Amino acid sequence: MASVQPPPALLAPHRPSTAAALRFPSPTVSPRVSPSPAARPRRLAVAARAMPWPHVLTVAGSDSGAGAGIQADIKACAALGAYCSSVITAVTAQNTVGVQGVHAVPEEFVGEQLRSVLSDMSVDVVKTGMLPSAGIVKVLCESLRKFPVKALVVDPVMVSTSGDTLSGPSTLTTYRDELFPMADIVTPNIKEASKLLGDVSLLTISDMRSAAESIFKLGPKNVLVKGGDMPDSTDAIDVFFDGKEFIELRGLRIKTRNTHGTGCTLASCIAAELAKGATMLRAVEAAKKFVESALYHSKDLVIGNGPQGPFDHLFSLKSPLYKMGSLHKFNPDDLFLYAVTDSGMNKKWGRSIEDAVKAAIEGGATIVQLREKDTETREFLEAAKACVEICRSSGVPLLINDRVDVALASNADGVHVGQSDMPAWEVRELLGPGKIIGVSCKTPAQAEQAWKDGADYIGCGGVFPTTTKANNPTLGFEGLRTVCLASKLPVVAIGGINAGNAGSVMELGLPNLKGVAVVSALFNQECVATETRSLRSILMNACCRS
Ligand SMILES: Cc1ncc(COP(=O)(O)OP(=O)(O)O)c(N)n1
Ligand SMILES: Cc1ncsc1CCOP(=O)(O)O
Ligand SMILES: [Mg+2]
Repeated sequence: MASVQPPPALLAPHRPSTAAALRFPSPTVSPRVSPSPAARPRRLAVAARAMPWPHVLTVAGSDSGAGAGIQADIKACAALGAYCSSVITAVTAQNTVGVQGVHAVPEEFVGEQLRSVLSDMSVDVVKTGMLPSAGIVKVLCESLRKFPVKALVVDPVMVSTSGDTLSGPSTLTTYRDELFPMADIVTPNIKEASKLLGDVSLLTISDMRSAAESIFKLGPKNVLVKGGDMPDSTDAIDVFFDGKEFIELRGLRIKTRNTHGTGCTLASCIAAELAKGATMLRAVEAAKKFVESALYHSKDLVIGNGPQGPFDHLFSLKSPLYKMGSLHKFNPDDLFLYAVTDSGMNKKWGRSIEDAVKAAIEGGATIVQLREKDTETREFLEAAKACVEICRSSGVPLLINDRVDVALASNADGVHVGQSDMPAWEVRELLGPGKIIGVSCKTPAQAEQAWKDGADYIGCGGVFPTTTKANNPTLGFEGLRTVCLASKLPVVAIGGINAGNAGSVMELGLPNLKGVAVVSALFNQECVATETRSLRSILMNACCRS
């Protein structure tokens, strides 16, 4: 398979509905009543411009319960803005209790479906699920040799989550010998990885690494061993291996019975992201985040009476807590220059919150927090909504201080809370996994709790004395060092930091310390953009030195 290159046309924000409209314009709009000439329906003016639609072909089995298989694949691709065609390899009778029956589709007819789609429809990525016989695996390999695609994602479905066998030993050999060498990524769970390697036992992360390495030797370009079934683990940890580096991808373990179809969905999301132009690691990260969010938003849904229910792939259509536009993985490097607003200071200098935020971004702030202690709720919300627009158009995350309600209503990227605010785990419950949560911590115990509660970063201070926050003990460099050394989360230093001392903070070179958060050094000044720019260059110089 060729390596996946982002097609330039797809690097722009992808709007599937617009793409669909351009490819399949409706010729005329039929009026219900005879309109006046001015209102007469016009032929839609459609630019004669080919608009590619990222295309995934899933080659998998049908799940009558629609939680997994072809049905999950189509929903996952649709949710991520990719078109999904489907070649059905088997029809299963299945529900939330288990698999009651399997009918494999004859090999020749699988071949015919493959020919129909691949010869005509410009498929970008092929994703495989249940391949019930060695013959079907061979037919697929032949078709892929004849009609090459940009990437092949192989989810080696062998046993359903309910424990039912979905493909036999001869299929296993053909997988290993013929399909894996063609794959860009193979995504076994622990049971499948164990089966592929002759029933070895996989009990630890180190076992998962060894398994990833052994599967890599069978020929795929990348391997993802999924640890969702790993006993006694609080996180959902997957191991990614690209032949050079092992990367542990950690996610929240969502407590829910609705996990049927997570494997199919993850692989389909990887395929959709690759079809949209993502690199492999980025595709895997985005896919993992999507599954985590979907499980979170579906955790209380009830369909069926069995032990494993389906989840809602299209949760973003109905959840007010989650909008796809704000789904991004938190990048700890964003903490580099954290601008925290103060309504009193901005009023004093005669500027609005919006103008203050624009100026901080212009000067190079990498993340913004609205800390509006004296602003009325209505005014705060309006400002927050405007700042969300400003920040999103610049790719700078926007957090709200203390007010989870304002963050939800404005669809901000997250919330920062302190030790006397709402506990971080409650904030996580309300915001879901896609949002950023910061917690103020002065001790290692508080830092440990913030990590357990599902926070993304901690703010540690006051490092120096400050008049911006009353009754706030000063920790000094030693206090900051103690917290940074203990923290499992990235840290941003705060309190009395300005152009005169910011360099000395970064030059400490403390582990986990990612940047500084400042209020008065930016906002209690005449020109916010200038102050931000000069603080940024001081930080950059200090980082080069340390
Ligand atoms: C980045 C960052 N760190 C610490 C704080 C302080 O939060 P908190 O302790 O809740 O105090 P208030 O800001 O609410 O007065 C922060 N806001 N940001
Ligand atoms: C909010 C906060 N939390 C700890 S110190 C502080 C105030 C920081 O303000 P300044 O940057 O003006 O010292
Ligand atoms: Mg607070």
